[in-house]
Amino acid sequence: MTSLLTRTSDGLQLDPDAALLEALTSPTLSLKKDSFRRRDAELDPLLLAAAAASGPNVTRNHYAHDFFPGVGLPKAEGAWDWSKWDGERVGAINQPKKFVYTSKQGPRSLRTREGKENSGFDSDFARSLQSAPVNVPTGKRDRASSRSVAVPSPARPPQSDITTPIKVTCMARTRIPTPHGIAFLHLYHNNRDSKEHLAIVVDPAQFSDDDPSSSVPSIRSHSLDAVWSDSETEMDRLTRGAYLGRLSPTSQTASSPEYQKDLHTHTSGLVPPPLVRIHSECFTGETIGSMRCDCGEQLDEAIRLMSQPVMIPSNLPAEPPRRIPGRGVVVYMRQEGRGIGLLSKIRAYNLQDLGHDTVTANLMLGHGADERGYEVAIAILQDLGIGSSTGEGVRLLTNNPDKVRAMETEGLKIAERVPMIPRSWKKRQEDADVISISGSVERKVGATMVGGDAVHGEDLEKYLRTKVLRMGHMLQLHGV
Ligand SMILES: Nc1nc2c(ncn2[C@@H]2O[C@H](COP(=O)(O)OP(=O)(O)OP(=O)(O)O)[C@@H](O)[C@H]2O)c(=O)[nH]1
Repeated sequence: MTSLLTRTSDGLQLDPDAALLEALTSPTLSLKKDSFRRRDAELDPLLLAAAAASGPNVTRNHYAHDFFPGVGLPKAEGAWDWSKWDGERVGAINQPKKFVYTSKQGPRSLRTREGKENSGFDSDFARSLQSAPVNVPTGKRDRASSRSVAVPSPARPPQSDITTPIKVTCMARTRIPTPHGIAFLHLYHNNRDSKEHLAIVVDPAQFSDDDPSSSVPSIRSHSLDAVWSDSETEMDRLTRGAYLGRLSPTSQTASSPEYQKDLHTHTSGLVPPPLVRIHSECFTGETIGSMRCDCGEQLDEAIRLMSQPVMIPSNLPAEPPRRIPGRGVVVYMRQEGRGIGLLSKIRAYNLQDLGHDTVTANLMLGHGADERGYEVAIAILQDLGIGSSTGEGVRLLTNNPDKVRAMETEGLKIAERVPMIPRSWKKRQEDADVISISGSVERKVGATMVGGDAVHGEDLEKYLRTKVLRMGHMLQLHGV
C-alpha cells in the first residue's frame, strides 16, 4: 500500500491528494487559498468512469458527443460498443492514450434556431446552414429580388426572445379547394421561432358573392389586411391574398384595413362560435398515411366538420331555421412529433417497435412526453379575430386535457370542447348497429389522409389506448 505520508524538510507531511480528500470529507470545510496545487488533469478519472457507466443519450444535450473515437464502431449513434474496448488502441500498444473530446452536434445557436429536431446533427450540414442565407424576407431584400411582392420589414425578427411581445404576420393567403369544400390557407411568420405555421380557414361565406348571413363575422387576418408599406400596390395585395370575395381574371377587389374595422366580432348569439382545431404536424400520418397514429384522419375530420352547414334557429317563431355555411380554423403548427421533431419521432417509433409506448419512447430519448407550446397558435387565432377573452370564444376540437388547459392559460376563450372520436371507433359502433339490424356489414378501405375512410390496425389501436390511459385523453375506451 502506498504511504499517505511524505518526508519533507519540515518533517512528515500528508500526501496532497489525501490531504484534499480529508479536507473535503471533514465535517467542517476549511480550505485555505493556495493550500492545494491546481488539478489540471486533461480528463478527470471520475468523469471518465461516469461517462463509461452511463447509458446512451444521458440527456439530449449529450447526444452525438463522442469521448472515445478509438473504441471501434458505434453500436448506435451516441452509444459506443464497449465490448470492443480492450484498453489500448490497435497498433498503439506503447503509446500513451489520447482522448479527444469531439462533438457531432451543430453549434448551440443553430440547434436552438432549428428547434429540437437536431439530435445527431451533422456538423457539415450545420456549417452549410451557417453559411446559407437565412430565410428572412425583409422588405428591402424582397423588393430587390422581386418587384411584385412587398412584405412588412419586421416580418422575421430574431427568434426565441420571449421578453418581446409575440407578433405573428400572415404572409400570404390562398384558396384551396378540398374534398370537403373551399378553405383558405394562411401562411404565418412569427418572432418566436423560424417555422412557417399555417391556418386553414374554413369560411366559404367569404368566397360567395351573395351575403348568406350578415350576422356572421368573416374570419380574416388583421395582419394580412393591413397596409405593409406606402409603396404597396394593389397587385402586391392581390398576390399575397389580401382580397375580398373571389379572385379571378374578372374579379379582383383588394381588401383594406378599413374592411377589418367593419367586421363585427359578436354574433347574434344564435350562431355557434367557430370550430377550432390546433393541429400538430405529423408527416407520417398526414403525408404517407401512416396507421401508427390518427393524425391524418383528425386533420381530415376537422376540415370536414368545419365545412358542415350550420342550422340556426330563427328569431321569429313563424320562420324556419336558416342554413348558413360552416366556419372554423385549423391552426396547423409545425410541431412534428409533439414537438420533438421528425428525426426523434422516427427513433421513438423504433423504440415503440421494441415494446415501449409513445410516452416512454419519448422519455427514453431524453424528451418530454409532450414538448409543444401554444402561444403562437393563440396569436394566430387572435390575428384571425377569434378566441379573444371578450369575443364569442371557440368550440375547440380536441380530446387532450393538457391542450385545453394550455389554451385557456394562454387566454383563449373556449365556449365548448368538441370531442374527436377516432373514425375506427365510431365506425365500430355504427357497424355494430348495422349488424344488429341487417346481420352483416361491408367495410370500405381507405387511408387516413384527406378524404380517406376509417382504418384500423394494431399499431393505431395501441397508440389510441396509450393516449387515453397515459395522456388522459378524454375518450371512452372500447371494452372498458
Ligand atoms: N413523439 C411522438 N409523436 C407522435 C407519435 N404519434 C403521433 N405523434 C405526434 O403527435 C402529434 C399529434 O398529437 P396527438 O396526441 O395525436 O393529438 P393531440 O393534438 O395531443 O390531441 P387531440 O387534440 O385530441 O388530437 C403530431 O405532432 C404527431 O406527429 C408518436 O408515437 N411519438
